[in-house]
Amino acid sequence: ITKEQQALMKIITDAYNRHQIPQDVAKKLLQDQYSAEENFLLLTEMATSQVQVLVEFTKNIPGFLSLDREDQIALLKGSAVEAMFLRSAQVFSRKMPSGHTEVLEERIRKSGISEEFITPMFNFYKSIGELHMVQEEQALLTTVTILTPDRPYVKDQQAVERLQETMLDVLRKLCVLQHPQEPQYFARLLGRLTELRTLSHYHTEMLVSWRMNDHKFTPLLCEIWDV
Ligand SMILES: Nc1ccc(C(=O)O[C@H]2C[C@H]3CC[C@@H]2C3)cc1
Repeated sequence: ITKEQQALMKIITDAYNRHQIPQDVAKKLLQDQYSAEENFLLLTEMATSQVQVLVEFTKNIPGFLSLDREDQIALLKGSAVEAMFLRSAQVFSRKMPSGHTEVLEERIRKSGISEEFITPMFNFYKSIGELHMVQEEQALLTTVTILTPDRPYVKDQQAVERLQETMLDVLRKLCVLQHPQEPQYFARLLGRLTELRTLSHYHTEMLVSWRMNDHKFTPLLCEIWDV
């Protein structure tokens, strides 16, 4: 890993750690009661704050703000679900004080999300947890997801591809350093991104079914997911 790659990794990891979910949202998970409506409202608040955190984090990705403005929006809208699931998987599998995880799992299960979506979601959380990613890998994997060139409406895909390749190069080297006994670790990480794309299809159905039952979203969620 070169000096500039180390600098790049530090910027991204610091930004990733700086923009965390506000503690008050995490605290509420334990307090409020357990009705399906209450759980849904909590998830709405959680998803909204995760999108806010995503936007702030993305602005700190070196080179992102020099992309075409409309492409920046297209990348954010195109990656929001995947970035959110990556972050909630990481929060879920590690950051949560013990006991919180069970409460959060219970609330998610009792919030009007259909069972067919719950299973793949928790399988994904488990598969991320099993990777035992270090925080630099988490931050870089999220960055690679955001910088996916073939999102809808991206005009200058080359520019995004160049940025993504830079990040992939750092991530690949980091994986070799962090997991010397597992040469295929980098490939496993990228395999998770494929699993993420499947989840985001389920997520769209989840949003539609919530909307059909007249559940309220926040303006930010409506805007980022065109609902
Ligand atoms: N009004 C909404 C409430 C929650 C979501 C959402 O994506 O929730 C995410 C947070 C975690 C639980 C379900 C997913 C992962 C979207 C719209």
